[in-house]
Amino acid sequence: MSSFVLRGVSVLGGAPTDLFIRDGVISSEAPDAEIIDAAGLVALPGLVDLHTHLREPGREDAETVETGSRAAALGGYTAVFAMANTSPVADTAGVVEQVWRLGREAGLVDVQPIGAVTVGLAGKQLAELGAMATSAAGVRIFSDDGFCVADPRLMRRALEYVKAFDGIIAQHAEEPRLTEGAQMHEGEVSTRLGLTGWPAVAEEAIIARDVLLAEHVGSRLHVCHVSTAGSVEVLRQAKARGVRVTAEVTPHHLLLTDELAASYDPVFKVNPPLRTASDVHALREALIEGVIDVVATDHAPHAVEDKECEWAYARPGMVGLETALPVVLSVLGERWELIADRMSRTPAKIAGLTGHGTDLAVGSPANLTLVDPSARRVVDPAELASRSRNTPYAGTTLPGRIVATFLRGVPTVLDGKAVK
Ligand SMILES: NC(=O)N[C@@H](CC(=O)O)C(=O)O
Repeated sequence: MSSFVLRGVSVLGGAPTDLFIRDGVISSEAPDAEIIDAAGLVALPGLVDLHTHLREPGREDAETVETGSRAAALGGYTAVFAMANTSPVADTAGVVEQVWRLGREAGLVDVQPIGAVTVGLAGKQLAELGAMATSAAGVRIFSDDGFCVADPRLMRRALEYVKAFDGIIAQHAEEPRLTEGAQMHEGEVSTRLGLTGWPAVAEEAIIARDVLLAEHVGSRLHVCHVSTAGSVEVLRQAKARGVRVTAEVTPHHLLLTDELAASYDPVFKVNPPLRTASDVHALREALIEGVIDVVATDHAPHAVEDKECEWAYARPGMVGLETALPVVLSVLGERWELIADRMSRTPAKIAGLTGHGTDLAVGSPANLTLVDPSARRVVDPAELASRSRNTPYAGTTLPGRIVATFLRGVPTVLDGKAVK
């Protein structure tokens, strides 16, 4: 196995130093190491994404475990959690093991499958949570993402069930009766455009219900893609009471607003929808404060025919793995400790994922990424490694370039290019 020395690197924004990688771990020395000139580059623990759609099995035309893993590595990630809304749905030990094995074969990031909460994401009957937990994939997080577990009794049962193995239910918070026919955020812009609205309260009502359920049964709830200022307030109160709840926000909800829907370009159609500038402001503050624990991409690749059509017929979702860190840098600035915490340390901790999100001390597994904060990049969809092109940032200049990524000491990205 090769050794590397990252010469003159700044670890988490600290003074320039040499970082040695040997036998897959951070080391105090590495004789005969390959030298990487890392002057001006910042080393972060490899990013960990709690919310990625890899589309395999079923929609390999939009993404595969391998292409999504490559996009992740290029974005600075060393671990991603793959959502269960595949076809077939990841609701059995067989499917989660398949995804897990495909991830190992690709060998670019650690792919951790998320299991479905209900059979077929249909919201009627609990899936085989225990069998997925004890499978080779060792599933800890369960989600019907794309759909809300709307039935409160089923949600309660799921929360109770996963307590046995310290599992987590990750909820897509959307009261379905309040979002029937919804096309975008319900507000001034939807009224102007004449599009059916997705009201903020549809998210907030489910989060409020679920924090009470989680508190009642003493279990762990994680809230996917929080998008409104009101949700932040519900979470703030729940956390103050000691409820075991964590939450994520996507890069796009930290940057973009519902005004973009006025273009009628379906690239801006996403679930939950882009909200108002005051929601964006509240989400940023909540992330800095820690009321929202982590940034998760909700990388949602879609084939051309599902996106390049009329707004009403387009699928919701945006690709995000390759632009997440640049977007977060543009929002937070070079607050490296905060970025490492919200994009690596805390997601790894929530998921109980060892070896990721470390402080890069001697002896830690060498899961890390090198960023050039001075570089600027104009996003070109044609250059994305993802099999899909539905980025909302085409033509936008974003700060920061991911120069290299290492997975257990093996480079997956060098000179900004995927190694394999
Ligand atoms: N986030 C999205 O807009 N889309 C997700 C599922 C979903 O949450 O609707 C997808 O799988 O495409």
